Amino acid sequence: MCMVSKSDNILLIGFMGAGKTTIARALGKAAGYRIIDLDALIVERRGRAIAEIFSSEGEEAFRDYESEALRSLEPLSHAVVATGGGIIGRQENREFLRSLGAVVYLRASWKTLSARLAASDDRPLADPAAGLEKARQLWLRRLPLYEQAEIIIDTDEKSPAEVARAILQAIGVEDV
Ligand SMILES: Nc1ncnc2c1ncn2[C@@H]1O[C@H](COP(=O)(O)OP(=O)(O)O)[C@@H](O)[C@H]1O
Ligand SMILES: O=C(O)C1=C[C@@H](OP(=O)(O)O)[C@@H](O)[C@H](O)C1
Ligand SMILES: [Mg+2]
Repeated sequence: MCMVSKSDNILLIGFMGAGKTTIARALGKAAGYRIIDLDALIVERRGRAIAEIFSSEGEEAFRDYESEALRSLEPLSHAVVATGGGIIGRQENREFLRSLGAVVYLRASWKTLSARLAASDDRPLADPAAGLEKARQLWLRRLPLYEQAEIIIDTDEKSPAEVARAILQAIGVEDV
């Protein structure tokens, strides 16, 4: 088991719709961690929605903002961070995440992910109006990168509270 002290950080990774934003909130509240959502931080700092950044500046600009937002978190303590699904695309980000604390991959099946993505229209790389095949290909390409995480939690059959509990158990923090 990987033992992480309570003062360390938890970094949530996984594909769009896996529950990173939701679980960060549940975990933060349950365990008293500071809750940080990188997408929300980018939106706040840029003053525009993610979809607007993609459409007016392009994906590379968004990736630069994302890497910048990640780096700006340091020093960080006792926090749970919800990343965006594409953060693992850059090796520098993967290394930086590892340096911050326990990297936790929220794993979900394509069935679960696609049902969630079909019900939302605010993700430029998973637009249900255009069909989700491109998103499925992206998911397949990213899987090996997500699987580099030190902790993997299967989430399909779990409620957000159950996922939060499973994370605490996996990192060796007493349930609270
Ligand atoms: N464990 C879960 N069980 C049921 N629904 C979930 C679970 N985790 C997330 N959801 C739902 O799935 C959708 C996507 O979750 P979200 O937290 O935005 O994912 P992400 O940040 O990984 O893209 C939301 O509607 C959320 O309520
Ligand atoms: O996977 C991706 O490339 C993205 C995931 C999104 O975050 P969520 O994973 O929280 O949906 C957001 O960062 C942006 O739309 C790009
Ligand atoms: Mg999110």
